[in-house]
Amino acid sequence: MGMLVDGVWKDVWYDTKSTKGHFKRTTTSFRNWVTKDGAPGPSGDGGFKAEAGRYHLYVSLACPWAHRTLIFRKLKKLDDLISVSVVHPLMLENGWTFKTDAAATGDDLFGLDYLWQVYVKADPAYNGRVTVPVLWDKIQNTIVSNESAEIIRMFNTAFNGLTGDDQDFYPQALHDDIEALNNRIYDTVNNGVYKAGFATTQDAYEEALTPLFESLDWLEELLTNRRYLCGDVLTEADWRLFTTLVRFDAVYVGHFKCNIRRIADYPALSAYLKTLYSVPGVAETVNIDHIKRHYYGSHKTINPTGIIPVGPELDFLLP
Ligand SMILES: N[C@@H](CCC(=O)N[C@@H](CS)C(=O)NCC(=O)O)C(=O)O
Repeated sequence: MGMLVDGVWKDVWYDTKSTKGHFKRTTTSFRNWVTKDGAPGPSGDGGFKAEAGRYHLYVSLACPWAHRTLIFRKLKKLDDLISVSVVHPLMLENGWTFKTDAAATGDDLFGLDYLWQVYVKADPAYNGRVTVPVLWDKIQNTIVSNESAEIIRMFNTAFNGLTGDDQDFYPQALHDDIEALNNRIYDTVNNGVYKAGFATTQDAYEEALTPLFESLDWLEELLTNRRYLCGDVLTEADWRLFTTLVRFDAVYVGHFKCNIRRIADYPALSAYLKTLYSVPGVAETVNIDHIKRHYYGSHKTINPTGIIPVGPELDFLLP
Protein backbone atom coordinates (compact mmCIF):
# COMPACT_ATOMS: atom_id res chain seq x y z
CA MET A 1 0.00 0.00 0.00
CA GLY A 2 1.38 3.39 -0.88
CA MET A 3 1.04 6.40 -3.13
CA LEU A 4 2.80 8.50 -5.75
CA VAL A 5 4.46 11.75 -4.70
CA ASP A 6 5.55 13.81 -7.73
CA GLY A 7 5.64 10.61 -9.78
CA VAL A 8 7.75 8.71 -7.21
CA TRP A 9 6.30 5.66 -5.39
CA LYS A 10 6.20 5.88 -1.55
CA ASP A 11 5.12 3.00 0.65
CA VAL A 12 2.70 4.54 3.19
CA TRP A 13 -0.51 3.27 4.85
CA TYR A 14 -3.68 5.41 5.11
CA ASP A 15 -3.20 8.39 7.38
CA THR A 16 -5.91 8.26 10.06
CA LYS A 17 -4.01 10.32 12.65
CA SER A 18 -5.08 13.66 11.22
CA THR A 19 -8.72 12.47 11.10
CA LYS A 20 -8.93 11.04 14.65
CA GLY A 21 -9.10 7.43 13.53
CA HIS A 22 -11.54 7.98 10.64
CA PHE A 23 -10.86 6.63 7.15
CA LYS A 24 -11.35 9.40 4.57
CA ARG A 25 -11.46 8.34 0.92
CA THR A 26 -9.58 10.73 -1.36
CA THR A 27 -11.19 12.11 -4.50
CA THR A 28 -10.40 10.70 -7.90
CA SER A 29 -8.17 12.59 -10.30
CA PHE A 30 -8.74 11.46 -13.89
CA ARG A 31 -12.28 12.51 -14.75
CA ASN A 32 -12.60 12.50 -18.54
CA TRP A 33 -15.46 10.76 -20.34
CA VAL A 34 -15.67 8.46 -23.33
CA THR A 35 -18.62 9.67 -25.38
CA LYS A 36 -20.30 8.55 -28.60
CA ASP A 37 -18.64 11.28 -30.71
CA GLY A 38 -15.73 12.36 -28.49
CA ALA A 39 -17.50 15.50 -27.23
CA PRO A 40 -16.57 16.38 -23.63
CA GLY A 41 -18.61 14.67 -20.91
CA PRO A 42 -19.82 16.17 -17.61
CA SER A 43 -16.19 16.65 -16.45
CA GLY A 44 -12.66 16.63 -17.87
CA ASP A 45 -11.58 17.00 -21.49
CA GLY A 46 -13.13 15.80 -24.74
CA GLY A 47 -11.40 13.75 -27.44
CA PHE A 48 -12.32 10.28 -26.14
CA LYS A 49 -14.61 8.85 -28.80
CA ALA A 50 -16.22 5.44 -28.33
CA GLU A 51 -14.32 3.12 -30.65
CA ALA A 52 -13.84 -0.66 -30.69
CA GLY A 53 -10.42 -1.74 -29.40
CA ARG A 54 -9.37 1.74 -28.28
CA TYR A 55 -9.78 1.42 -24.50
CA HIS A 56 -8.27 -0.89 -21.91
CA LEU A 57 -9.58 -1.51 -18.41
CA TYR A 58 -7.29 -2.28 -15.45
CA VAL A 59 -9.18 -3.97 -12.63
CA SER A 60 -8.79 -5.98 -9.47
CA LEU A 61 -11.30 -8.82 -9.07
CA ALA A 62 -11.20 -8.12 -5.33
CA CYS A 63 -12.21 -4.47 -5.55
CA PRO A 64 -15.91 -3.60 -5.31
CA TRP A 65 -15.43 -0.34 -7.28
CA ALA A 66 -13.61 -2.07 -10.14
CA HIS A 67 -16.18 -4.86 -10.00
CA ARG A 68 -18.91 -2.41 -11.07
CA THR A 69 -17.04 -1.68 -14.29
CA LEU A 70 -16.54 -5.39 -15.04
CA ILE A 71 -20.27 -5.99 -14.59
CA PHE A 72 -21.15 -3.14 -16.95
CA ARG A 73 -18.58 -4.31 -19.50
CA LYS A 74 -20.25 -7.73 -19.42
CA LEU A 75 -23.91 -6.63 -19.38
CA LYS A 76 -23.39 -3.97 -22.05
CA LYS A 77 -21.68 -6.52 -24.34
CA LEU A 78 -18.37 -4.69 -24.39
CA ASP A 79 -16.11 -7.74 -23.95
CA ASP A 80 -14.82 -7.63 -27.51
CA LEU A 81 -14.51 -3.83 -27.61
CA ILE A 82 -12.71 -3.12 -24.33
CA SER A 83 -9.75 -5.26 -23.29
CA VAL A 84 -8.99 -5.99 -19.62
CA SER A 85 -5.96 -6.66 -17.40
CA VAL A 86 -6.44 -8.07 -13.91
CA VAL A 87 -3.97 -7.18 -11.15
CA HIS A 88 -2.71 -9.64 -8.53
CA PRO A 89 -4.97 -9.88 -5.45
CA LEU A 90 -2.24 -8.93 -2.96
CA MET A 91 -1.71 -5.19 -2.59
CA LEU A 92 1.39 -4.71 -0.41
CA GLU A 93 4.45 -2.42 -0.42
CA ASN A 94 4.31 -1.85 -4.20
CA GLY A 95 0.56 -1.32 -4.32
CA TRP A 96 -1.29 -3.24 -7.03
CA THR A 97 1.08 -5.41 -9.04
CA PHE A 98 0.97 -7.29 -12.33
CA LYS A 99 2.29 -10.52 -10.85
CA THR A 100 0.30 -13.29 -12.51
CA ASP A 101 -1.69 -16.16 -11.01
CA ALA A 102 -4.76 -18.18 -11.96
CA ALA A 103 -6.96 -15.15 -12.61
CA ALA A 104 -4.40 -12.31 -12.51
CA THR A 105 -3.44 -11.64 -16.13
CA GLY A 106 -0.41 -9.36 -15.80
CA ASP A 107 -0.26 -6.14 -17.82
CA ASP A 108 -1.40 -7.15 -21.30
CA LEU A 109 -0.82 -3.67 -22.68
CA PHE A 110 2.70 -2.62 -21.64
CA GLY A 111 4.10 -5.59 -19.71
CA LEU A 112 4.70 -3.36 -16.66
CA ASP A 113 5.27 -4.69 -13.13
CA TYR A 114 3.18 -2.26 -11.09
CA LEU A 115 -0.03 -0.31 -11.57
CA TRP A 116 1.67 2.89 -10.38
CA GLN A 117 3.78 2.76 -13.55
CA VAL A 118 0.59 3.10 -15.60
CA TYR A 119 -0.28 6.26 -13.64
CA VAL A 120 3.23 7.66 -14.22
CA LYS A 121 2.86 6.96 -17.96
CA ALA A 122 -0.27 9.13 -17.93
CA ASP A 123 1.24 11.81 -15.68
CA PRO A 124 4.98 11.70 -14.85
CA ALA A 125 4.42 14.06 -11.88
CA TYR A 126 1.28 12.32 -10.53
CA ASN A 127 0.42 12.85 -6.87
CA GLY A 128 -2.02 10.60 -5.08
CA ARG A 129 -3.23 7.09 -4.57
CA VAL A 130 -2.98 4.50 -7.27
CA THR A 131 -6.39 2.87 -7.49
CA VAL A 132 -8.37 0.48 -9.65
CA PRO A 133 -10.33 0.68 -11.86
CA VAL A 134 -8.38 2.56 -14.53
CA LEU A 135 -9.74 3.15 -18.02
CA TRP A 136 -6.82 3.66 -20.40
CA ASP A 137 -6.91 5.20 -23.90
CA LYS A 138 -4.52 3.46 -26.30
CA ILE A 139 -4.64 6.40 -28.75
CA GLN A 140 -3.96 9.38 -26.49
CA ASN A 141 -1.83 7.16 -24.24
CA THR A 142 -3.39 8.35 -21.07
CA ILE A 143 -5.91 7.53 -18.35
CA VAL A 144 -9.43 8.53 -19.34
CA SER A 145 -10.90 7.95 -15.89
CA ASN A 146 -10.22 6.19 -12.62
CA GLU A 147 -13.69 6.85 -11.19
CA SER A 148 -15.88 3.76 -11.30
CA ALA A 149 -19.16 5.65 -10.82
CA GLU A 150 -18.43 7.56 -14.04
CA ILE A 151 -16.93 4.64 -16.00
CA ILE A 152 -20.17 2.67 -15.57
CA ARG A 153 -22.18 5.63 -16.89
CA MET A 154 -19.91 5.79 -19.96
CA PHE A 155 -20.32 2.06 -20.52
CA ASN A 156 -24.08 2.41 -20.10
CA THR A 157 -24.50 4.54 -23.25
CA ALA A 158 -21.35 5.63 -25.13
CA PHE A 159 -20.81 2.38 -27.06
CA ASN A 160 -24.49 1.60 -27.83
CA GLY A 161 -24.05 2.47 -31.52
CA LEU A 162 -21.24 -0.09 -31.79
CA THR A 163 -22.77 -2.91 -29.76
CA GLY A 164 -26.43 -2.41 -30.65
CA ASP A 165 -27.18 -2.89 -26.95
CA ASP A 166 -29.52 -0.23 -25.62
CA GLN A 167 -30.29 -1.58 -22.14
CA ASP A 168 -30.35 1.46 -19.90
CA PHE A 169 -29.29 1.14 -16.26
CA TYR A 170 -29.65 4.88 -15.69
CA PRO A 171 -32.99 5.80 -17.26
CA GLN A 172 -33.85 9.49 -17.35
CA ALA A 173 -37.13 9.05 -15.49
CA LEU A 174 -35.33 7.46 -12.51
CA HIS A 175 -32.36 9.83 -12.18
CA ASP A 176 -33.57 11.41 -8.94
CA ASP A 177 -34.47 8.07 -7.35
CA ILE A 178 -31.13 6.56 -8.37
CA GLU A 179 -29.12 9.53 -7.08
CA ALA A 180 -30.92 9.39 -3.72
CA LEU A 181 -30.33 5.65 -3.38
CA ASN A 182 -26.69 5.97 -4.51
CA ASN A 183 -25.97 8.74 -2.02
CA ARG A 184 -27.19 6.83 1.01
CA ILE A 185 -25.83 3.46 -0.13
CA TYR A 186 -22.43 4.89 -1.08
CA ASP A 187 -21.93 6.71 2.19
CA THR A 188 -23.22 4.11 4.61
CA VAL A 189 -22.82 0.77 2.81
CA ASN A 190 -20.27 0.77 -0.06
CA ASN A 191 -17.92 3.12 1.76
CA GLY A 192 -19.45 2.37 5.17
CA VAL A 193 -17.78 -1.03 5.35
CA TYR A 194 -14.41 0.63 4.63
CA LYS A 195 -15.02 3.32 7.25
CA ALA A 196 -15.69 0.57 9.80
CA GLY A 197 -12.84 -1.66 8.66
CA PHE A 198 -10.13 0.99 8.37
CA ALA A 199 -11.14 2.90 11.53
CA THR A 200 -8.34 3.08 14.08
CA THR A 201 -10.42 4.16 17.06
CA GLN A 202 -13.44 2.52 18.71
CA ASP A 203 -15.55 5.66 18.17
CA ALA A 204 -14.76 5.92 14.46
CA TYR A 205 -15.60 2.23 14.01
CA GLU A 206 -18.92 2.49 15.83
CA GLU A 207 -19.81 5.71 14.00
CA ALA A 208 -19.61 3.76 10.75
CA LEU A 209 -21.23 0.57 11.99
CA THR A 210 -24.50 2.06 13.21
CA PRO A 211 -25.51 3.74 9.91
CA LEU A 212 -24.28 0.71 7.95
CA PHE A 213 -26.74 -1.61 9.71
CA GLU A 214 -29.50 1.01 9.71
CA SER A 215 -29.13 1.09 5.94
CA LEU A 216 -29.07 -2.69 5.60
CA ASP A 217 -32.25 -2.91 7.73
CA TRP A 218 -33.86 -0.21 5.54
CA LEU A 219 -32.81 -2.06 2.35
CA GLU A 220 -34.20 -5.31 3.73
CA GLU A 221 -37.57 -3.65 4.22
CA LEU A 222 -37.47 -1.95 0.82
CA LEU A 223 -36.62 -5.20 -0.96
CA THR A 224 -39.32 -7.13 0.88
CA ASN A 225 -41.82 -5.26 -1.26
CA ARG A 226 -39.82 -4.66 -4.44
CA ARG A 227 -37.81 -6.80 -6.83
CA TYR A 228 -35.12 -4.14 -7.37
CA LEU A 229 -34.24 -0.89 -5.61
CA CYS A 230 -36.29 1.21 -8.04
CA GLY A 231 -39.14 -1.30 -8.37
CA ASP A 232 -39.30 -3.54 -11.43
CA VAL A 233 -36.43 -1.87 -13.29
CA LEU A 234 -32.88 -3.05 -12.75
CA THR A 235 -30.62 0.01 -12.49
CA GLU A 236 -27.04 1.01 -11.71
CA ALA A 237 -28.10 1.48 -8.08
CA ASP A 238 -28.61 -2.30 -7.86
CA TRP A 239 -25.21 -3.11 -9.35
CA ARG A 240 -23.49 -0.63 -7.06
CA LEU A 241 -25.11 -2.30 -4.05
CA PHE A 242 -24.46 -5.80 -5.39
CA THR A 243 -20.65 -5.53 -5.35
CA THR A 244 -20.70 -4.77 -1.62
CA LEU A 245 -23.33 -7.42 -0.77
CA VAL A 246 -21.46 -10.15 -2.61
CA ARG A 247 -18.33 -9.49 -0.50
CA PHE A 248 -20.15 -8.92 2.79
CA ASP A 249 -20.33 -12.34 4.43
CA ALA A 250 -16.98 -13.48 3.01
CA VAL A 251 -14.89 -10.50 4.16
CA TYR A 252 -16.71 -7.52 5.67
CA VAL A 253 -18.32 -9.49 8.53
CA GLY A 254 -14.99 -10.84 9.76
CA HIS A 255 -12.15 -8.72 8.42
CA PHE A 256 -13.92 -5.34 8.66
CA LYS A 257 -15.86 -6.28 11.84
CA CYS A 258 -19.26 -5.54 10.25
CA ASN A 259 -20.75 -8.33 12.30
CA ILE A 260 -24.10 -7.30 13.77
CA ARG A 261 -25.84 -9.37 11.10
CA ARG A 262 -24.76 -11.23 7.96
CA ILE A 263 -26.46 -10.82 4.59
CA ALA A 264 -27.49 -14.48 5.07
CA ASP A 265 -29.55 -13.30 8.07
CA TYR A 266 -31.62 -10.97 5.88
CA PRO A 267 -34.15 -12.99 3.80
CA ALA A 268 -34.98 -10.28 1.25
CA LEU A 269 -31.38 -9.09 0.79
CA SER A 270 -30.23 -12.71 0.40
CA ALA A 271 -32.86 -13.43 -2.25
CA TYR A 272 -31.99 -10.17 -4.03
CA LEU A 273 -28.29 -11.03 -3.97
CA LYS A 274 -29.05 -14.40 -5.54
CA THR A 275 -31.27 -12.82 -8.19
CA LEU A 276 -28.53 -10.39 -9.23
CA TYR A 277 -25.86 -13.08 -9.10
CA SER A 278 -27.92 -15.22 -11.48
CA VAL A 279 -28.22 -12.51 -14.16
CA PRO A 280 -26.37 -14.04 -17.15
CA GLY A 281 -22.71 -12.99 -17.23
CA VAL A 282 -22.55 -11.71 -13.65
CA ALA A 283 -21.35 -14.86 -11.84
CA GLU A 284 -18.21 -14.93 -13.99
CA THR A 285 -17.27 -11.45 -12.73
CA VAL A 286 -17.29 -12.66 -9.09
CA ASN A 287 -14.05 -14.18 -7.83
CA ILE A 288 -14.33 -15.07 -4.14
CA ASP A 289 -10.76 -16.40 -4.08
CA HIS A 290 -9.28 -13.02 -5.12
CA ILE A 291 -11.68 -11.21 -2.80
CA LYS A 292 -10.63 -13.19 0.28
CA ARG A 293 -6.93 -13.25 -0.57
CA HIS A 294 -6.88 -9.51 -1.19
CA TYR A 295 -8.56 -8.31 1.98
CA TYR A 296 -7.17 -10.83 4.46
CA GLY A 297 -3.73 -10.85 2.84
CA SER A 298 -3.14 -7.17 2.06
CA HIS A 299 -4.22 -5.31 5.18
CA LYS A 300 -1.45 -6.28 7.57
CA THR A 301 -2.46 -3.69 10.16
CA ILE A 302 -5.86 -5.40 10.46
CA ASN A 303 -4.82 -9.04 9.95
CA PRO A 304 -1.07 -9.32 10.67
CA THR A 305 -0.87 -13.10 10.17
CA GLY A 306 -2.46 -12.91 6.73
CA ILE A 307 -4.46 -16.04 7.51
CA ILE A 308 -7.45 -16.41 5.19
CA PRO A 309 -10.57 -17.92 6.79
CA VAL A 310 -11.79 -21.07 5.07
CA GLY A 311 -15.50 -20.27 5.40
CA PRO A 312 -18.18 -19.22 5.20
CA GLU A 313 -20.17 -21.34 2.78
CA LEU A 314 -21.89 -18.85 0.53
CA ASP A 315 -25.47 -19.53 -0.40
CA PHE A 316 -25.52 -17.51 -3.64
CA LEU A 317 -22.73 -19.69 -5.06
CA LEU A 318 -25.01 -22.74 -4.83
CA PRO A 319 -27.19 -23.59 -7.82
N1 LIG B 1 -13.20 6.38 -6.39
C1 LIG B 1 -12.61 5.20 -6.80
C2 LIG B 1 -12.16 4.37 -5.64
C3 LIG B 1 -11.40 3.16 -6.10
C4 LIG B 1 -10.63 2.50 -4.95
O1 LIG B 1 -10.56 3.02 -3.83
N2 LIG B 1 -10.04 1.32 -5.23
C5 LIG B 1 -9.25 0.64 -4.23
C6 LIG B 1 -9.39 -0.86 -4.32
S1 LIG B 1 -10.87 -1.47 -3.65
C7 LIG B 1 -7.79 0.89 -4.47
O2 LIG B 1 -7.31 0.70 -5.58
N3 LIG B 1 -7.06 1.29 -3.41
C8 LIG B 1 -5.65 1.51 -3.46
C9 LIG B 1 -5.22 2.63 -2.54
O3 LIG B 1 -6.08 3.29 -1.96
O4 LIG B 1 -4.04 2.84 -2.43
C10 LIG B 1 -13.63 4.48 -7.68
O5 LIG B 1 -14.75 4.23 -7.24
O6 LIG B 1 -13.27 4.19 -8.81
